[in-house]
Amino acid sequence: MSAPLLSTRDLTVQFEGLPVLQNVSLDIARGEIVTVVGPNGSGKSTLLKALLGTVPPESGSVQRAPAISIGYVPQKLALDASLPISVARFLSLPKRQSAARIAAQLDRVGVAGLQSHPMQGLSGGQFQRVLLARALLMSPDLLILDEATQGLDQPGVARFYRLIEEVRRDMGCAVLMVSHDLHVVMSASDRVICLNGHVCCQGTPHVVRSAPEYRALFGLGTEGTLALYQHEHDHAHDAEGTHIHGPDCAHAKATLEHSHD
Ligand SMILES: Nc1ncnc2c1ncn2[C@@H]1O[C@H](COP(=O)(O)OP(=O)(O)OP(=O)(O)O)[C@@H](O)[C@H]1O
Repeated sequence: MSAPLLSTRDLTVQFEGLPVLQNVSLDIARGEIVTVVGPNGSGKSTLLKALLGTVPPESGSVQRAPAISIGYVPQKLALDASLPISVARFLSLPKRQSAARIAAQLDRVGVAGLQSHPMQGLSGGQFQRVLLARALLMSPDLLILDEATQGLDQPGVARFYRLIEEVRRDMGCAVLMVSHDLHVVMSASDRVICLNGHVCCQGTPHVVRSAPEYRALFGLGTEGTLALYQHEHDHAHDAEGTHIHGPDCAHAKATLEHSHD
């Protein structure tokens, strides 16, 4: 097997003396799609920042493949409303890009022809696709997406997931995406990692094909892009969310599982 693109070993990150990530070990292989799920405040964005090298670990390590190119789509990006900037200019920062490359990536992400549009005038969905185009201009080995489907309705999520699948197929990049939706994930995920300060559990998503109750839950038109992730914890958490090893996993499962009725 080839060396992973990116790995962490016993990664621990603290803010003001409080641990946010504890002993997180994971590997991302070339071409793999990994979804990290976790409740709000569970350390998902912090994990991504540690992987990108913008947050230093307290202990443990992050290893990146030599010369790895990472494309990052942030959760939020605040642009100064008083300084209008066109889509083409935005995509040429910080590195100048040719008009042909910009046109090709805008076309790929489904917003062809927006070059001269002001960034401040884009809809939420268009803005997010332009952020994706910017990440793809890096020709990434690894595409990192932080809550990229936030604010989209379910058909919008399904369309976005289909786009990510196409990007992976065409560019061959690995994809790491984080989501605070604990249960509904991209069905093309090779692996789902559940994070709550530490790695709670990991596994493959359960692709739901025919059960009518799941179809009702996912709605029509998602074309199999969404799947459920079944949590299989081997430990519980106390009221503060602290990790307790032991046989009593029922509580953790109960708090993480939805009922589908
Ligand atoms: N720069 C910082 N300084 C101090 N505390 C921070 C900092 N960044 C994050 N935290 C804290 O670390 C914890 C984890 O935050 P993080 O943003 O990584 O969680 P998350 O899982 O991405 O949450 P969400 O789903 O709400 O985006 C939170 O309690 C947050 O307040």
